[in-house]
Amino acid sequence: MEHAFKVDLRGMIDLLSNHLYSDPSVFVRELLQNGVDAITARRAREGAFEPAILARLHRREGELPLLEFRDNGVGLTEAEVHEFLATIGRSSKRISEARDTFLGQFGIGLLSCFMVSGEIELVTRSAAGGPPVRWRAQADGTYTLEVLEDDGLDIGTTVRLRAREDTDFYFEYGELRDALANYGRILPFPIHVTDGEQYDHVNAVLPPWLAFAAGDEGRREEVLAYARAELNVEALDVIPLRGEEGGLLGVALVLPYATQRGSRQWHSVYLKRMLLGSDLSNLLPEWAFFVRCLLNVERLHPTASREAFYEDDALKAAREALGAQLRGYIEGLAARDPGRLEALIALHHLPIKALATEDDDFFRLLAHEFTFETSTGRMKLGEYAARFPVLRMVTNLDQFRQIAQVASAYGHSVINAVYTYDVPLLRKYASLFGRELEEVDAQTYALSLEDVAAGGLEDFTARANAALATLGCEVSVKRFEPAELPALLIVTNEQRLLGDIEAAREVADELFAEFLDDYAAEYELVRVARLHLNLNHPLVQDLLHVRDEAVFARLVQMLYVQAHLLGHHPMRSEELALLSGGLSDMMRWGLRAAHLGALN
Ligand SMILES: Nc1ncnc2c1ncn2[C@@H]1O[C@H](COP(=O)(O)OP(=O)(O)OP(=O)(O)O)[C@@H](O)[C@H]1O
Repeated sequence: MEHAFKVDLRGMIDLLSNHLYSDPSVFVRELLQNGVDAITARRAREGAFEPAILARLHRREGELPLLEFRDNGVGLTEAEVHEFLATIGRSSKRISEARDTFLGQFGIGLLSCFMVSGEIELVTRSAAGGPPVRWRAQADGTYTLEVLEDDGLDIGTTVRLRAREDTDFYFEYGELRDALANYGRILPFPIHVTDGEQYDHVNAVLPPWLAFAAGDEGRREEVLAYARAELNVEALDVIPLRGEEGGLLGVALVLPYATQRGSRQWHSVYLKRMLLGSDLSNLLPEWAFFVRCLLNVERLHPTASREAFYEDDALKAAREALGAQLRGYIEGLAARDPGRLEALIALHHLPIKALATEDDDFFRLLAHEFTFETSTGRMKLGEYAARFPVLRMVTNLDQFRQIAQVASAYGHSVINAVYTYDVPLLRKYASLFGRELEEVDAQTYALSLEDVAAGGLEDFTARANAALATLGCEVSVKRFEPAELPALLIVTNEQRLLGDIEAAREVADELFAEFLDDYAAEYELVRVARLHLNLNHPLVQDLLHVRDEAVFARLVQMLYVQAHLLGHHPMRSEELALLSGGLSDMMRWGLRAAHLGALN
């Protein structure tokens, strides 16, 4: 046996009116939408006429406020009231041939009025003829319908809502005016509001971005001024957005501050010129977080709450079209205004890089533009790749500093890849553009320096090692470029850590010092740092001939300290003591030499 569903009307109305929409103020939107649709329907039927929408507030002492919302649209006959108004889920618009021209389609919007009022009263007169009727609906799902005297009432519909104690707020003049302006700012029919004393035509002036988007590019400054005054956005630029897909028309304002990826962006999205909402992030590609959009769409499908779009093919196509235009803007910048593009990337670099690591197309677009610090200066990746066949990266800042000193002398340039996303970006670059990527570290890099044949230098090396014995540093003699660099100190990560621990130990209290000692013990085995003396340097060549052991030791120690400083290694107390002792000796020797010179 077949049974029909039963519907608990009270529950249904409660569900639709109180739980579908996120905010009671949407009743203004639903009223406005019905008024606009009714005018559209009357136009289709009669041709041109003077459309009008008026919201009139009555606020009297001792009474709850009353709103009368009037449109001079197509109206409803008695039969249509039963069929469309009083049948939940039935909409005249969905069954109309011109359904695409209407804003509504679900047949539930009017129920949102129950969020702010216990009763909906609607007086209407149809353009199709017949007497006017009054429909009064209660939130418990009952209604009455009364046929009125034909006393010359104009064609159109008036909805009357009386506020409840708790919804008074939505019936304040300023509140109502702002809500109407918010939803109806770009609607093509005049919308008026009054409370008897105050009066506003809320959409008297069209915002300039519409005309700009439609091709009037001369209004760019006006759009920027509008963004500043109305949206509080000091936009860096404005990008027109147009597209057949969905019938898109609007602008993207380039934000002047860095945004977090994934952070919700506020956009104003209008559907058939009526504001749909501001949290419509699914209309834009995920990476479009650096813009704020003002956008009208004609042919996308809203959800029943009208607070989002359906995720369908039309939305996908529109999103792609918008993405293509934002990409186009970035490409255009790269070609005609690289300075601006650089500033854009610098401002939004973290989210842009984050996205580039995941999205190959976006990466391709910007790959050559990413700027890195290299041992040959700050450089765009594209420029680096054009100059150096192998991408050499260092992932540790200390190592970068050590290698940077010698790399360029060998015609190399190393990329400082120590910041977030650097390594994945370089990997992607290498794989997408077929380049060799090599991770270098200071130790292996030092191995490539040319070893000097040990013959005859063992004694020299042993004496130099003795001079640095207390410092945990071994000496080797090599030849390398640049010849102006007398010595290169290479310290591995563990050794650096040990250095840091020792530096901390010197200022630590007893308990903490003990802890640091234990910690340091684990690294005892790798204590040796390496000082590479450069035999290409005249000073090192002269050093081979110094016989005075005290002078020899001092000179080696000073080379060590100098290499320490050049490599940006932290100075421990040992190095500081060497520096000060060494300087005193140098001064003493200098003075003595000067003195001897004077005597001669
Ligand atoms: N101001 C009006 N003038 C003429 N007809 C109206 C008016 N308001 C409502 N109606 C009729 O009542 C029906 C139901 O309206 P309701 O607002 O509940 O839903 P809808 O506008 O059809 O769809 P949606 O739920 O998407 O808003 C409409 O389809 C229309 O036929």
